[in-house]
Amino acid sequence: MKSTTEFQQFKREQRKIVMVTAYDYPGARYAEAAGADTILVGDSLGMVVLGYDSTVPVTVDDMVHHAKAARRGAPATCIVVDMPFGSYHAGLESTTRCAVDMMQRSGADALKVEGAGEVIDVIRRLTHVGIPVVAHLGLTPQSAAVLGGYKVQGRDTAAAQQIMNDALACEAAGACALVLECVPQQLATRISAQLAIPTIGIGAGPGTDGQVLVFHDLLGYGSHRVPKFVQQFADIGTPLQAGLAAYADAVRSGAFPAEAHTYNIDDSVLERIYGGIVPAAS
Ligand SMILES: Nc1nc(=O)c2c([nH]1)NC[C@@H]1CN(c3ccc(C(=O)N[C@@H](CCC(=O)O)C(=O)O)cc3)CN21
Ligand SMILES: CC(C)C(=O)C(=O)O
Ligand SMILES: [Mg+2]
Repeated sequence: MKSTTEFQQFKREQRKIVMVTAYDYPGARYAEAAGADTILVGDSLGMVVLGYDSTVPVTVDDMVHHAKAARRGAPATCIVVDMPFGSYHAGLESTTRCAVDMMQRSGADALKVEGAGEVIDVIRRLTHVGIPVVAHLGLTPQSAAVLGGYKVQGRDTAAAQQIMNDALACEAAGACALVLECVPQQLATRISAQLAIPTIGIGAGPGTDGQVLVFHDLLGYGSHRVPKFVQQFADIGTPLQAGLAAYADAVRSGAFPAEAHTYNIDDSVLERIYGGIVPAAS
């Protein structure tokens, strides 16, 4: 899909929304060619691409840098970009400026923000400005230090009720879709039934209106620990490692480069320069 207005269309037609993260030109090209409905340039790039152990160090410039590359790779796909840690909490003025800057520089179709509470005002304001906003509830990784780690959310009555109320508030504030991360499937299914906007689950079971997974997790790319909710649909890490090892072997043995990878000069030219003999290094 090209625009976030199609999110609702998909839900009405009960077509599952396929979202996948991508962080660069080739990744986004593969995602678009595979027919993903939408691409998320997630701040998870801090972990799977940049090697940090959380999403906290990721900056607005990091997000814009990767989103621009993803946009070039997927010109015809709706791209959602995460607003990174701290970039939407310093007041509505500063948040608006930051979001406008991200939209103008990155080529994003929508921005995603985590949480409810004061973030409800952010969703309302940005939507009013003309920026489609995807909400994100349940496990909100930018708050992992407050939540006590990457843990399933909404397991007890009060927490489940809170997430349901927050979801309704996100919709009322104008969110165009809602990511539900690491919540019990029964809660995710119930929220999906209550909302008119589509839900996109990650670790939220089969009852959401769509699914999202991290590119590197589903392809076995990288050596990071993978959460329980991930299915690995391919293992690109093994052939990738083997390819690099084969290259190293070939260089060391002299098997690479072969004649086919090599440029030659005409014999007559060689004759004129060197008298036909390449001089030994002095
Ligand atoms: N590679 C990667 N994949 C992701 O899905 C992802 C990121 N990074 N970084 C940002 C957030 C963090 N995420 C995570 C990371 C770990 C767990 C995890 O290990 N969860 C436990 C659940 C523990 C419990 O039962 O409460 C698990 O065993 O899956 C969950 C979500 C999801 N996002
Ligand atoms: C896990 C998804 C929903 C995300 O926010 C990310 O990739 O950053
Ligand atoms: Mg994220």
